[in-house]
Amino acid sequence: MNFIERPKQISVGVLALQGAFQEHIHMLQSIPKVSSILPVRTAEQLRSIDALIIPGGESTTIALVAEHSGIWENLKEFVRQKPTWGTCAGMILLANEANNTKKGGQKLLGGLDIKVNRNQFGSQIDSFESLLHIPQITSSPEDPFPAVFIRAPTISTINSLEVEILAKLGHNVDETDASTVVAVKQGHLLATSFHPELTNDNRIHKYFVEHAINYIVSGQNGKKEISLKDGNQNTQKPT
Ligand SMILES: NC(=O)CC[C@H](N)C(=O)O
Repeated sequence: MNFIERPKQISVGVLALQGAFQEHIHMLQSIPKVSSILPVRTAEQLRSIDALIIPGGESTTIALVAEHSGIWENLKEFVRQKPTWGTCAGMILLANEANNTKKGGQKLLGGLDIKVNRNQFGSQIDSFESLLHIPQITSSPEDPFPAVFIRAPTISTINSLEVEILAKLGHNVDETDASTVVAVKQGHLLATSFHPELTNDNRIHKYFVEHAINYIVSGQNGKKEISLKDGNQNTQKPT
C-alpha cells in the first residue's frame, strides 16, 4: 500500500485571464499552508500547481480568452483531476450545464453535476451581501460568513448524490428564496456563487486549501475516472 505523506504546504494557482484574480492572490497570501501562489495563464504554469482557483468575472470572456490562448483543454483536464474552486463566474465554468447563456451557447469546463442559472439576481446594481452560516466553515450561526453576490448565478438543479450542499441563501432575494443553494462541493471540486475574495474573511480560502491537502493525501490527486459510487477508488495500481 502506498502512503502519501501529508504535505505541509501546497502551491495554489489562480486563473488570471480576466476577473477578480488579484483579490484571490491577495487572500491566499494570508494562509500559511500555501507555499506559492501563481497567476496562471499557460499550460506550463497549470502543470506546476497543486490546486486552482477560477475567479469571478465574466464566464463567457474567461472561456473565450482561455480558448484563444490555447489553455482551454489543459484546464478541462486539470479540473477533472485536481482540486479546483470556482467563485461566481468560476462556478459557472465548473458546472456541467448553465441557463441564460448567450446565443450560440457557452463553453463550460464542467465537472460539477449541477445546473446553474446565470445572473439570477439581476445586474450589477442588484449586488448584495448576505450573512451565511456554512456549517463546515463557520463555527456557529452567530459567526456567519459575509457573502458578497455580484451578478451571481444560483444552482437550479443538482444532478448527483455526490454533490454536497455547503450553503443556502439566508433570506429571500427577489424571486430567489432562502433555500437557494449558493455553495457546493463534489469530490475535489468546490464552488461558491459569491465572492469570498472581496471580504476580509479568509475562512473559505483556508477551507479550500485544507480540502485540497486532504484530497492529495487521500491519493486521488491526478488519478482520473475515480468513481466513489462503485467503491473502486482503492484499486489503482501503486505507481
Ligand atoms: N461576479 C461574477 O463572477 C459574475 C458572473 C457573470 N454574471 C457571468 O455570467 O459570468
